[in-house]
Amino acid sequence: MAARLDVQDLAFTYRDQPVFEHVSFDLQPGEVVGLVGPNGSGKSTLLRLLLGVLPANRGRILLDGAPICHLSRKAIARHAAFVPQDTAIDAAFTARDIVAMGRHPYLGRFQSETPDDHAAIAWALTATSTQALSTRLVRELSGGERQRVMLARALAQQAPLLLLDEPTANLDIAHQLDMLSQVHAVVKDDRCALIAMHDFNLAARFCDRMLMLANGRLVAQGKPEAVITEEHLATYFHIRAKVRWEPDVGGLVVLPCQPIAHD
Ligand SMILES: Nc1ncnc2c1ncn2[C@@H]1O[C@H](COP(=O)(O)OP(=O)(O)OP(=O)(O)O)[C@@H](O)[C@H]1O
Repeated sequence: MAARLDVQDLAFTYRDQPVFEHVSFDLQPGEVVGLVGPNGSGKSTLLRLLLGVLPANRGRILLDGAPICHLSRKAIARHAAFVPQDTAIDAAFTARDIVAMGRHPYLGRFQSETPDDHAAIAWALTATSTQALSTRLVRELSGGERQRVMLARALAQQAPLLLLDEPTANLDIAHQLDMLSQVHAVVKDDRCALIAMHDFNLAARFCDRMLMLANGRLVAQGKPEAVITEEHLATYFHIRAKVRWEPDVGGLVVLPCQPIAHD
């Protein structure tokens, strides 16, 4: 299974509220792609469409060449793993229980974990430095600890496509860098990741390409320096900002200056 995603002319409407239309892009093996856009522009909605949780009104989503609408939930889960924005869990699951859920797409209903499953879970706990949390109840973890456990669950799923919805939102700066470095490291040559995020500096530093959703359209896509521009930030985010290329830190530095008053 390769990490190929093709999105063609996608449109989605919640009841009578259009979210976006004419959204087309692809993801190739080895790519980390950032998805940015103002609040409510449809980033989470797009990720849910890519997971087959919501049905598109128009357009096609191809996972490794197969239309998503022809795939079962389990087949989609073997292609795509998700790290949600909201990680609150009420039930009495340990962190290891949650990570083990990443193996469900590979297990029959009453089948117990195989040595391969144990190995995948152990690897995911190590890759996310969450071994020390494994016996703790997830509902007693901090938001940032829970987010790392959710990344571990997604990694245990060993899907070629990783979809992450603001995975660094609850993390301190060291863990933000850590999480995005881990995503980069696991993507390597044979997987790809799409990450919805609000931090332009982090996005530009860790993403090979970026997509910008705004006003119901994909208004820009390409290298970070082509997407995160002063003009796009003014037009679509309504802020005046200074955007600088800083070779020393290997990325763009975005300094928001002031909001632009709405008419
Ligand atoms: N279940 C729902 N029913 C109706 N409308 C919804 C539903 N979920 C989201 N919306 C609306 O769809 C639009 C897109 O929401 P979405 O959560 O995808 O945006 P987002 O870009 O992820 O936002 P944020 O940056 O705030 O997380 C918003 O206007 C939102 O109010």
